[in-house]
Amino acid sequence: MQQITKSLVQQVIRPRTQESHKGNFGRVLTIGGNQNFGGAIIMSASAAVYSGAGLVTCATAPQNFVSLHARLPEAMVVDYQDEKKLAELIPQMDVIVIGPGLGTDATALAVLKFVFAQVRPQQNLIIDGSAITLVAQEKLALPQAQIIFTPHQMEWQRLSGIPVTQQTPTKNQAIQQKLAATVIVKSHRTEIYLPDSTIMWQNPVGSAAMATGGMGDCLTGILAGFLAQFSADRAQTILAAVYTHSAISDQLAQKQYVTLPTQIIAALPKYMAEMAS
Ligand SMILES: NC(=O)C1=CN([C@@H]2O[C@H](COP(=O)(O)OP(=O)(O)OC[C@H]3O[C@@H](n4cnc5c(N)ncnc54)[C@H](OP(=O)(O)O)[C@@H]3O)[C@@H](O)[C@H]2O)[C@@H](O)CC1
Ligand SMILES: Nc1ncnc2c1ncn2[C@@H]1O[C@H](COP(=O)(O)OP(=O)(O)O)[C@@H](O)[C@H]1O
Ligand SMILES: [Mg+2]
Repeated sequence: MQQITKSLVQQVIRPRTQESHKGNFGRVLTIGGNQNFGGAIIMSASAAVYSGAGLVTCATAPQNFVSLHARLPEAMVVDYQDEKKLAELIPQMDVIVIGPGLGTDATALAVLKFVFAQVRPQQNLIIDGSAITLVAQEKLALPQAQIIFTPHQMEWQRLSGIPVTQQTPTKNQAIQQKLAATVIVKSHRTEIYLPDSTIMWQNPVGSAAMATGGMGDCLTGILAGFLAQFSADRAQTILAAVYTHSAISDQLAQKQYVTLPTQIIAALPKYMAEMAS
């Protein structure tokens, strides 16, 4: 298993050309956040904005509109049940995140199925949280897209059928290859399985200071922001996002017992400037 390195991150996060504008840094759509889990999609959208995505739109339950606007005025917002608007928006996107706080009820399933029907083959589709659980439960066929699954170990058990205690790299990779997608199995030492590569990667950074609700939601936004804007090799960009999430926590954990997702989000611009210099 190969370890992700800081120098790989430094190759991905490059200084911006001075003539650039927001259109050069990609469009992201984050979809999720039911009436109980609004925080999850707010953190995902925030991480996309703070990691530098050019334009971020959040499709969520209307109950979250006010809090989302108050916390993150940079993001645009749309009702995730408004199929007409979603059908207009989806084709414009470079990266779509679906799942943080989506829930697993009938509304969630309808939103997920609609997005699967609309997504285009060249688009990045990050499938997280409840959306992974729904794909597994409902045995949904995957759409043609550049899919990245971000399961924690129990979500991976649901999707792969491999019990948490038996999730070895060899078994994980066999299922990942059947899925023909990127799979990021999150744990204390997160593992990344990439399509078109037999090399398995491990994230060497991060700690138990990250063991707090919303931490995976935050990762989805960093992945989206990185994929939206960086021109490095796609696999390297994904690995750099995973490393960055945990490396920021490690910096904060020098002085903090726990590192909150919102604190990692706030620290993204400074960490990225350090990497780009
Ligand atoms: N602020 C918000 O709005 C937040 C909203 N959120 C949203 O909630 C939705 C549900 O997501 P979820 O992860 O909370 O629940 P679920 O899928 O049932 O998994 C938990 C089960 O798995 C088990 N488990 C085993 N290994 C594990 C591991 N390595 N890491 C983690 N769990 C592990 C674990 O075991 P136990 O804790 O019992 O030991 C438990 O039995 C999802 O959409 C998410 O985005 C959250 O992000 C929180 C903040
Ligand atoms: N002990 C730990 N050491 C390192 N990283 C951790 C640890 N606990 C959690 N994490 C990281 O925090 C994130 C948790 O993701 P997830 O369980 O999906 O959270 P949530 O759904 O609450 O947002 C993952 O990126 C995981 O690697
Ligand atoms: Mg999660």
